[in-house]
Amino acid sequence: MNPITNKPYSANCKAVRAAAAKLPVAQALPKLRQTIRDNRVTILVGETGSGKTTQLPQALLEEFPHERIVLTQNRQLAARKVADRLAQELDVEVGGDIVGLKHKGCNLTTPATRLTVITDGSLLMQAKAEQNLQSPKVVIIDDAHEHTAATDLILGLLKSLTKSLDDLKIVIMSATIDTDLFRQYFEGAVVETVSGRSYGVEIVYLPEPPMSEFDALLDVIIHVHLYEKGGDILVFVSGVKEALKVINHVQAALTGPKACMKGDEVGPIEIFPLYSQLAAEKQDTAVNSVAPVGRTIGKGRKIIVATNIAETSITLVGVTHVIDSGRVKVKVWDPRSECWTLHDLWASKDVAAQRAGRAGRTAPGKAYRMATREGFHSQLPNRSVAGIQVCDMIGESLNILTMGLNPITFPYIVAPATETVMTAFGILQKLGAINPRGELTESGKAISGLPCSPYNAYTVLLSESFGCTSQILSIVSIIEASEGGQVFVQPTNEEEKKALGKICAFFQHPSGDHLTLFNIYMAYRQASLDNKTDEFVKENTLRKSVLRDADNTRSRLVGIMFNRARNNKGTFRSLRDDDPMYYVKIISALAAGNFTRVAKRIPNSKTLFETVRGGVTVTLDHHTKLSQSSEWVYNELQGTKSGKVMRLATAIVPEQLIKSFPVHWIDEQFFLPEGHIKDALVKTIANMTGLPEKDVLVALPKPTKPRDN
Ligand SMILES: Nc1ncnc2c1ncn2[C@@H]1O[C@H](COP(=O)(O)OP(=O)(O)OP(=O)(O)O)[C@@H](O)[C@H]1O
Repeated sequence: MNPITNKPYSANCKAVRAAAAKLPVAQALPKLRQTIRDNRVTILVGETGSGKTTQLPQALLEEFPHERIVLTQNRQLAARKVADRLAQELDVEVGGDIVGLKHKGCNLTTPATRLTVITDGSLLMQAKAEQNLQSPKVVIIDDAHEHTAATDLILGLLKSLTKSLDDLKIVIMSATIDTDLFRQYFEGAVVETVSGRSYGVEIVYLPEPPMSEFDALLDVIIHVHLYEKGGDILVFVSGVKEALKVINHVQAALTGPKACMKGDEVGPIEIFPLYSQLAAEKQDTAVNSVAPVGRTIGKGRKIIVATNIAETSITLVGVTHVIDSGRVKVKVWDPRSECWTLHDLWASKDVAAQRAGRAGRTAPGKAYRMATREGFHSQLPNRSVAGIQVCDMIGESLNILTMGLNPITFPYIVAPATETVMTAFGILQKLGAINPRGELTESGKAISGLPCSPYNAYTVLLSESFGCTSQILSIVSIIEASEGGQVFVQPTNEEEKKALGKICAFFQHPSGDHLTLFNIYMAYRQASLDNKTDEFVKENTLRKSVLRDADNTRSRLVGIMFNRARNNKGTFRSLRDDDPMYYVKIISALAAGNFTRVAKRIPNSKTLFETVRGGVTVTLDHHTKLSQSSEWVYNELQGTKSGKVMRLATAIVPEQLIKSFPVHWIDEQFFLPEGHIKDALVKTIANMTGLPEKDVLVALPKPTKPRDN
């Protein structure tokens, strides 16, 4: 009898449960239940595949029969798969009163759901909304070793709650956790260890350092497919581009005209990419599809080429071989230039252990590392850098403040750099989100309540006074969903590149990237009204999942902004199509929202601009097409190998820039150092006011104090 549902188990469920009962963690469950009941914080360390994620939450459902439990996951795919597996083992459906699932854009819970699998980001949003985490009684943080910024903020919140919420139970789980760090952090925490895993994993290193890491990776994939017995192959690479490149080369080597051995000689292959920007259905296809069957020699092989999306928590049934490139992409914020840079780095040993742990889950496995044994131990850092140490702390500080805590005194498990927090405070103050005392303002609360970045949220709020909220919501939504404008499917050859060039030119708006994205999104919405989204997306090689995400984000934003208007805190207005100032108003609203991210062309330069804040030299992205006469732009910066690039840039004439936020720009020219930016601002203000240039500084009102909303 199922004690959770009070019904007999189905036959399928019985088989799954019988297998689960043999997992290493099963023996330890009675003791774990007792430890968790008797202590506030329990740290559970057990090898990958030992059964922590799938077994412990079920045991706690029995141990705390009337309480709510949440289980965090760091990625949506893992959350979906873990919820599916838990529901399967409990013989229920996801979305009922027993097992729920929550992540951005998905809420499959009922008011009575007992166990919710939730992404760390969504749990943080919930904590913000509730001001704390009072509703669940047991919070299980899975894969805490990853130190995502969201997980670390939840840990800080939990640490501060342990003092006031007596009956809150916290469980921290991982295979590769730094137990000392966590034990010191949660005073009195009890550490429980479970040894053993489902099946063994043999680790294989390269015999000598490779001449080319990419060629070595291809060689190993092909070698494993041709000569190794066993099941499917899971390859880890650092990013989407790398995954597509590997897929192209493996396909050419095994199935192309120059393939050494083909099809039935070696067993057919089916090869799938797996990364977070891929639509959920495509991710599920990669995970669930079964290896193809060859005509003469039976089973072929499935190869999944994944980013770190498949690194933790999930079980990919059939995978016996992991091939790990040893690389990761890490987005690092530089508070001085206020710029993100994507670095391709060696992964940590932690990451390598997690990746290897994806083999040996449903059968014995092998994990190949693209380094020699010595290289692996000497080159790879032991642990990954915590997310909080490489993020910009702008949204994070706002989240902490919204939870009623202080970003300076917050009990971080790993502290961010002071300079980063100070820069974030400066930016939040400029956006009017905090006052000079560092306290959250009314407008800060509104910014924090919108499901987008603080800059975009600020722009949305400002759009009310430009009468273009509806249009700005569309632009912000597509920017958020596309992580800064990645709307097209990556071309894989010259022909596709050319075709994409033509498509881009078709949607191009002369003002720049924001309105180009707006054109694309509006055309998609029209296609959606005509029931032609599939054709539209295919013809224009657009990423459908991004456009659907944009719809999702927009609906949520529309709901919030309508409520705001109804409560008389704002106005929801849409520009009429025949408004003669249609684009001027949109561009002005965007310029007002991005006033801290403006750059001016360096005199006589074709490609170089200088940022107003910080005086950083930057170039236009090669996608951005602006006329040579565009002097001023607002943008988002990204560091690349060849320097700092403006990822999304839109041109604005200086008069419009000043009109969009006069208080700021009139203040700004007092403080700017001598140079072309100050000269141009003074000249424009003189033209606009009729004052002689020499009088602009003295005749205009003295700078206003920073706003204290
Ligand atoms: N969807 C699934 N299909 C088949 N077997 C599964 C599935 N999910 C889990 N299992 C089995 O249960 C075992 C334990 O999985 P579980 O995720 O609970 O381990 P874990 O200790 O949390 O691992 P990790 O530290 O890697 O997250 C797996 O090794 C596998 O044998």
